[in-house]
Parts: sequence; C-alpha cells; structure tokens
Amino acid sequence: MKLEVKNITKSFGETNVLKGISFSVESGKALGLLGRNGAGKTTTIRILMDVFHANSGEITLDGKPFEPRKVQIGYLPEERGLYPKRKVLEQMIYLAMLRGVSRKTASANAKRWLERLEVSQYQDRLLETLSKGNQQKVQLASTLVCDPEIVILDEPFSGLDPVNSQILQEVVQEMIRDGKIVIFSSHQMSYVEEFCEDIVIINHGEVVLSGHLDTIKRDFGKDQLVLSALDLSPEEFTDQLQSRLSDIVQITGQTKEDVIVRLNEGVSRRELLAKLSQMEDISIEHFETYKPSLNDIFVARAGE
Ligand SMILES: Nc1ncnc2c1ncn2[C@@H]1O[C@H](COP(=O)(O)OP(=O)(O)OP(=O)(O)O)[C@@H](O)[C@H]1O
Repeated sequence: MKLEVKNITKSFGETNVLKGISFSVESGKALGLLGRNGAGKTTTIRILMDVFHANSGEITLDGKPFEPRKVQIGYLPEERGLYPKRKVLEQMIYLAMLRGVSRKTASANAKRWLERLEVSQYQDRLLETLSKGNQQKVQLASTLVCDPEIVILDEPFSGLDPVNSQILQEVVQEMIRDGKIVIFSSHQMSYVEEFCEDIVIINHGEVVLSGHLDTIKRDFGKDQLVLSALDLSPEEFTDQLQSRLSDIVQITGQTKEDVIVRLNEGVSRRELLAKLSQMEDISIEHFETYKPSLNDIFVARAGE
C-alpha cells in the first residue's frame, strides 16, 4: 500500500496553517513527520483522519481517494483520548467494536496487546488508577487493538521510562516488519532516526525538507569536515582556521573536541589537507567527513 498526501492546504479563518504539504509513505516503512511546535503536524494528521477537511489537495491510497473509514487506522493522538473512569479491557473492547471488530477478536487482540506491553495485570482497573506511563501503554494497546494497516503515532514515547521505551521500540519495529504503514511524529529525534527511513520536516505549514534520511544526511554533510588539532582547544583552532584559511573554509560549528568546517565552493578536501599540513605549528589530529545527526539537520532547517 502507498499513502500519498498531495499538496494539502488548510486555513483557519485568515490563517494559512498548511500551505501545500506533500509526502508519501509505503507499507513496511515508517515516515518521520517532523516540525517545530505549531508547524502543522497535528493538523496534517487530523486531515488524514478526516477530522478536518483540507481546503485543497488530495490524499490517495494506492492511487485512489483515501477513505479513512474504509481502512483500519490506529491513531495514537498527542492528547490521549481514553475514558479515565472506565475499566481498561472493557473500554479497549468497546473502542475496537466501534471500529467494526467483533467482540471475540477485540477481546483476544486487547488481551494480547496488554500482555505484550506488560500491563495485563491492570485490565480490570479503572484507567485513572494507573500510573501515567502505564496509561500511555494502554493507549498504545488501544491504538493497535483493531489490527490497523496504517499506524499514526504522535509522541508515543512521552512519559515512558527507558525499559518501557525499549518495549515500545520493539513493538514499532515489529509493526514495520509486519508491513504496516507507520507515520511517526515526534520531537525526539533519536527515535525518529531509529525507525524512519524517510522524513518530512514541516515549517510554518510548508515542507522544508523531505526524502530518504540517509541521502539527506549525506547531502547535508557533503563538503563539511570535522577537524581537530593536537594541543589546541576547538576555540583556539577555530581562531587559527579563521585567520589563516578563511579563503578555503567557513566555520560551521564546534563541539567539545572538534571544529566543523565547510569547504568554500571549488575547494577540494585534498587542498584543505595540503594547506593544513603546510601549517608547521599545527598537528592535525582529526580529519573526517561530518556526519550530521537528525537533530543538527532539524535545527538547521526548522530553526529561524
Ligand atoms: N482548530 C483550530 N483552529 C484554529 N487554529 C488552529 C486549530 N488547530 C490548529 N490551529 C493552528 O494551526 C497551527 C498548527 O497547529 P498544529 O497543532 O498542527 O501544530 P503541530 O505541528 O502539531 O504542533 P505541536 O508540535 O506543538 O503539537 C497552529 O498555529 C495552531 O494554533
């Protein structure tokens, strides 16, 4: 299956919140839907879920108009939506039945997911009596109870301890292996890097970057190098580079140990290396291609 979002726009009153959002995601893959607070991620998801109508654009599934009610979708919204005063298992079965699953299957699926997420001991408790993390796991179990083909997870890791995060990571990996379409929205970039082959970054309602994460990283790191020099702090080395090599490199960043530079247009790595080795008072310790993290890319593309 292939889900395609094509040039979606949405306004609330005078405010254009989405200004032409496009992306696609296929079965067995996870797409990271990223953006700063207020960028338009939830609005996009709500349009996918048919909570809002787009002003223009279209959404297709395998080339045909997407009808969310005709496909099983598991949506874990950021603002969680279960009933605090109802029992865990009872409400999971109820919610699955609302989505057309038989009572027997709903009950079996609910028990299986509660077990898998290690919260089956709470199945007969009122939801509000569970800890925040355990409520979160019940939410996730409820998302999966209808055996969805499309899974949309909005900040699924918030409030989970490291052990529970690990369990959830395994579940997400399993869903990808099982051929689900996964849309994963999170501000926690390390999880996005873990699961998502492709990403789309939205900023002020526009896609500012999208594509295959490995390719994006390669392109972003292209022409950038990580350098350090023996017996010089990154600050001292930065000063040296700025005063002596500013015709061939620009400083783009600094870490605790290294300086990150970008080659000026037309300058090769070989040229830089030659210039550095001619500097007799400096011994180069570290010279390698810059490998940006998704966090670096996000800050560069979605930062003001
Ligand atoms: N029902 C609504 N009426 C008016 N404006 C809205 C409505 N829903 C969202 N907005 C506005 O649309 C913009 C995008 O909001 P949205 O919730 O999609 O952002 P987001 O990327 O999900 O942010 P966050 O990371 O904070 O959850 C915001 O400026 C928000 O105020």
